[in-house]
Amino acid sequence: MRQAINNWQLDQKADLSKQPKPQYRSAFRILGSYAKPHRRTFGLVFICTLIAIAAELLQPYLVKIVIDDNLMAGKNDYGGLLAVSALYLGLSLLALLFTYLQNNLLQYAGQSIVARIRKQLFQHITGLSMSYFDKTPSGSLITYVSSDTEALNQFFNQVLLSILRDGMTLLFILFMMFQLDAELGAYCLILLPVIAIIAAAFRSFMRNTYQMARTRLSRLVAFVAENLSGMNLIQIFHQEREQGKQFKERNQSYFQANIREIRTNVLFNRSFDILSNLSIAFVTWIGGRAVIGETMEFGVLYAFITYIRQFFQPINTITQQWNMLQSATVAVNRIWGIFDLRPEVSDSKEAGGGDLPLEAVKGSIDFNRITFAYESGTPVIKGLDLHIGPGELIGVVGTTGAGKSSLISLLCRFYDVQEGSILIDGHDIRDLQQAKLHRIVGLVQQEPYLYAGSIIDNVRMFDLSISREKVVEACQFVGADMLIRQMKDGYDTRLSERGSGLSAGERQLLSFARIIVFQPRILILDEATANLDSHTEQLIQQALGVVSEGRTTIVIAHRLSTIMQADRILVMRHGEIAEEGTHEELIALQGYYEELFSHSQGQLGRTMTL
Ligand SMILES: Nc1ncnc2c1ncn2[C@@H]1O[C@H](COP(=O)(O)OP(=O)(O)OP(=O)(O)O)[C@@H](O)[C@H]1O
Repeated sequence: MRQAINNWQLDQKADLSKQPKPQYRSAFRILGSYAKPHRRTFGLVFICTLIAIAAELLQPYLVKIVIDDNLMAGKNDYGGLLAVSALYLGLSLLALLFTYLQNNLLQYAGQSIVARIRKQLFQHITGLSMSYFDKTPSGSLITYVSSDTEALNQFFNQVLLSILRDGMTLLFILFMMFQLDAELGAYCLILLPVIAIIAAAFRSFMRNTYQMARTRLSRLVAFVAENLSGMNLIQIFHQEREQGKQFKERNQSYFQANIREIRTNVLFNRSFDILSNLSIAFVTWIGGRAVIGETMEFGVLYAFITYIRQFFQPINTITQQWNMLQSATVAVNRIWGIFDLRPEVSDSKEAGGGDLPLEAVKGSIDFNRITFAYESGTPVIKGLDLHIGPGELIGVVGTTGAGKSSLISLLCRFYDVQEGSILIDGHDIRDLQQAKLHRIVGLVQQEPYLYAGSIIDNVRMFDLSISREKVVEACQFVGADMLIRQMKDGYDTRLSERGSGLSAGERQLLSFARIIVFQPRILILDEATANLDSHTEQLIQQALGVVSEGRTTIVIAHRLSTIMQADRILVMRHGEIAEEGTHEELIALQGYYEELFSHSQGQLGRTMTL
């Protein structure tokens, strides 16, 4: 929950309106390297486009031949007419076939590239250190993985297609115009600077409206994502109305940006239509006079007018793609900004731990005068010195914010210490491969995370090398077997995301079974029994008694009853160990622990009286 609120606050602070400047060269170089393996496909796409465009643009020329060489020449050749009509139809079918092929090939290559980038991005993000997730709003991460890769998708779907197809169409039309009548073609060339001026004038306006719409959409998505993850908080604090109001504001501002974008587009399209009609009128006037003066054939004028009609469409489409090209470039730059991030915690080159085979781990832990701060200057753990023997059961208690969970995060190497070192069996954990470390140290947290999938897969964490029998055994061990068997599909019952169909206690039982399956040498329970009812807690306590046998176990608990049997209890305060000893020793000490204990006894008494 704290993470959700943290993310929500970060999202609020994040200035989404600040769009990075697109860097076209690097973006194209990157996309080029991804496109390289598909160069044969792109070659085929080029050939298909060429054939499709040629087939399409030869059609007006065929009509010109019929008009000038048959009808106007007074031949009235029915056979010739039929042959040209058949050829016209044939060209249409050819254009259709090759457009289809071109589209499919380009989509296939484009989609493969985007799917590859999306997969690599997700893998890269999951490999980043916890400190990155502390600082990055989850809304931004969703944007990277969904919207930015979607922008790349559109690049291949629309931008590249348009540049290829419309660019080639434009060149082909110009060629045909000059073939038909060089003088009239030259007149039409005068139009190009006018078109360029209009397009340039609209470009920055369209870019602004487009970016505004995108920014507002990102805000809306981030807002919805955070609201969904913190829904229970919203309902508990009856914030539905307030959140609804905020949503309405964001929704309205996105609506307005969309309307503005649509208006700009309509204005741009209509300007082009006017320019197109003006050109047709101009060509009709000049060409018509030439036809009357018999310096031009009628068919040439017909073909010319048809080409000039088709001339504006590709220019319009290419200009429209500008925004998409820009946002794809920004997306590529942003995605590669993430790829450039190196995890703060990473396996060192020498990391191997080959000399620490899993089976030989005894489980001693040494925290050697460690200091750690999430934000430099404000250490949450200060010069802590703690040595835990193999197989010891350690209980950790302390005030809220004392640094208990941080200590565990350091042992799991979610973060690295700034001073001192942490050793397992004498090996600095920074010299161990993280994968190995996480097989040695097993962590059960207060909020167990379950994935969308079957119960069996959740317990064995999708590791198919772990047999069904082993999973069932682990579930029997923690007392979850009965419960699972009562479910509709037993062990194959599918859980929804985060296991939301189960109670907190049931989710916790499954996460206990998960830990048992993986048999870590060091077991950590961070407030793991806080959500359980007393019956389930008893089940877990019994299981824990057996699991912790011969295994180093650290139990963080607010409820003292959970850790009273520990070999040693640590009392933490302000990032330091304030008291240390067995339950009896600490009671005799008459310190903070004794105070906590008397308090809990008092509460127990009161509960019993009630
Ligand atoms: N990701 C984080 N980024 C910045 N500060 C953090 C982060 N996590 C914890 N802290 C801060 O570090 C300090 C120690 O937190 P920690 O969670 O270790 O305490 P704790 O003893 O486990 O508390 P609790 O019993 O409430 O779980 C607190 O002041 C907390 O606000």
